[in-house]
Amino acid sequence: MGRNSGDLPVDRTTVGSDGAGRWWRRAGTLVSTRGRAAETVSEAGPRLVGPADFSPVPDPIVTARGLSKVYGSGNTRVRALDGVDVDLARGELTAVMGPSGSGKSTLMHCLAGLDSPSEGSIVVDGVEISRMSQRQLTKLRRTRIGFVFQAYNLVPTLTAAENITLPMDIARRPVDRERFDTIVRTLELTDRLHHRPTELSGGQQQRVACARALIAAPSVVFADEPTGNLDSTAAAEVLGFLRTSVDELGQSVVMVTHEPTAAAYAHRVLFLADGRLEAELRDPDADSILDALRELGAAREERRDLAPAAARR
Ligand SMILES: Nc1ncnc2c1ncn2[C@@H]1O[C@H](COP(=O)(O)OP(=O)(O)OP(=O)(O)O)[C@@H](O)[C@H]1O
Repeated sequence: MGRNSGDLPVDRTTVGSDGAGRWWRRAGTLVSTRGRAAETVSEAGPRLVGPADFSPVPDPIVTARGLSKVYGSGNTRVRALDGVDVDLARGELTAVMGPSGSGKSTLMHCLAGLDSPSEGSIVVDGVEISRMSQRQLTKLRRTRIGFVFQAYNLVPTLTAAENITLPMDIARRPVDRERFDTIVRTLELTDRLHHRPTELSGGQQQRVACARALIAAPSVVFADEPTGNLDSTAAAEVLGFLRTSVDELGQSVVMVTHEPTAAAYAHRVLFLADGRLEAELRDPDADSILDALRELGAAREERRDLAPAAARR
């Protein structure tokens, strides 16, 4: 905290930088300082900060360093991730947001061992995974990682109970009955356990998928647009459960979402753009996330407008 000329407390919040100037949030409005002295006033509520000011994560469950992912070659070459450095906290719900094509799914797939990075390192719960063989990655995904996908991905011929215990059955591990009962009770699935997926609503199917992701007590659960197919009531139930799994079961969850109302369930929101981390927002609410999306979008527009001028110089 600094002081401005009016001696008000100053809360300077970096939201972006293009080398020509920095952007600051001022009473909810983004102000480009362009090398001028920053004019800032105090501000309450969640703070949007750039990567240089990310709050420290003392006990990360997932760490990525210098993470890049390039798809294709020649004319079809796409750099989906471009040098991402990030620590994701243990025992937190982290949301990842960003425009379409910004690299959210690629980041999640690399962190979850579903895809291999072109460069960089990834450590999940103390284990370096970026150079693992496919066989090792398969084992890692079975034992340490839970997944929730937008399309539920339940096995249609199995009952809800059988879908939930599937990861344990595949790994030939015994089901912890107490954990099973706790998860099923919390997700209000007790009277649906003998139904097949087609006999369940979308919300119930996604709650079964959440139970399946959590049954093996994985190090981390990755959820890719988990509420993308749900109405707002069913979405709130699933999101409430993901947050409860963190707060009450000590789970660590990483969720990609486009929805500010969904991201508001998170402890921390990370914003990606063009394969790079742009900013974070801690303890957000839906309004602060909407503000952040607007401000980051405006900053990107401004950067784009500046780019040709910079090239002419
Ligand atoms: N398998 C692939 N082959 C080639 N390019 C890919 C592949 N997967 C992703 N891409 C490209 O990488 C970039 C990032 O894609 P990604 O799916 O990670 O973005 P996203 O932020 O998840 O987008 P959305 O919100 O639309 O799902 C995009 O330009 C995309 O076209």
